Amino acid sequence: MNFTRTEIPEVIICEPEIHGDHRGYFMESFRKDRLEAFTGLPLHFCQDNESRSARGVLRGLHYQLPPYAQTKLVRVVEGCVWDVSLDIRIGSPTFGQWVGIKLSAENKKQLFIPRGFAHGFVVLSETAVFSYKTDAYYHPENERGIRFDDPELQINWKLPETALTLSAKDRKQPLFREAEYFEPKTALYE
Ligand SMILES: Cc1cn([C@H]2C[C@H](O)[C@@H](COP(=O)(O)OP(=O)(O)O[C@H]3O[C@H](C)C(=O)[C@H](O)[C@H]3O)O2)c(=O)[nH]c1=O
Repeated sequence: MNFTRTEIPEVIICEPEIHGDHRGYFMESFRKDRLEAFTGLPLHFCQDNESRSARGVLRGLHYQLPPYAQTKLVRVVEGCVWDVSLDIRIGSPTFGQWVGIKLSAENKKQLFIPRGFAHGFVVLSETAVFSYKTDAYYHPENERGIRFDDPELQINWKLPETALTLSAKDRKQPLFREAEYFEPKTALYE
């Protein structure tokens, strides 16, 4: 597994080693020990999620507030998405900054997104199956969101607005300035 820090250093690209042969390929898609060694964080993923979406579907930006803040390890097992993480940790040198990356079944790249980030993706292929781990269970009462098209954030979603499909909930998320952020230390790992 190869790890590469993005422009927001706590958001990390994870690239598994692919073992190809005449039958196809094998890869270790997750290794707790190696991810903990690289991040220096104790990881306790407890929930796996999967969603399937058509081209233009945009899910996000979402996060859960402490004590149910979620670390996410995300990947695409079918198709291709543009994945965006937004830093909402008060005091972070990259507070309010976002990082985007193309994740696909072809490039097999995964993204490690720690607590303190809002997350979303848009589907670029005909369909995409998005699969990810979280280290806190779903608590809808602690779920929050930020508007995908907040002009202050200038997030590039790669597709024209007219091509996007969102849930009613995501169409009316609060603007970045109205959102609830992560206080220092609340995104820490015990
Ligand atoms: C997140 C979640 C949802 N649900 C139920 C609630 C709804 O009945 C249905 C769809 O939920 P939602 O519209 O919130 O799903 P997404 O828009 O894909 O939400 C995800 O979108 C972005 C990409 C994220 O990073 C989050 O993990 C997550 O918020 O699944 C559950 O039962 N468990 C869950 O953990």
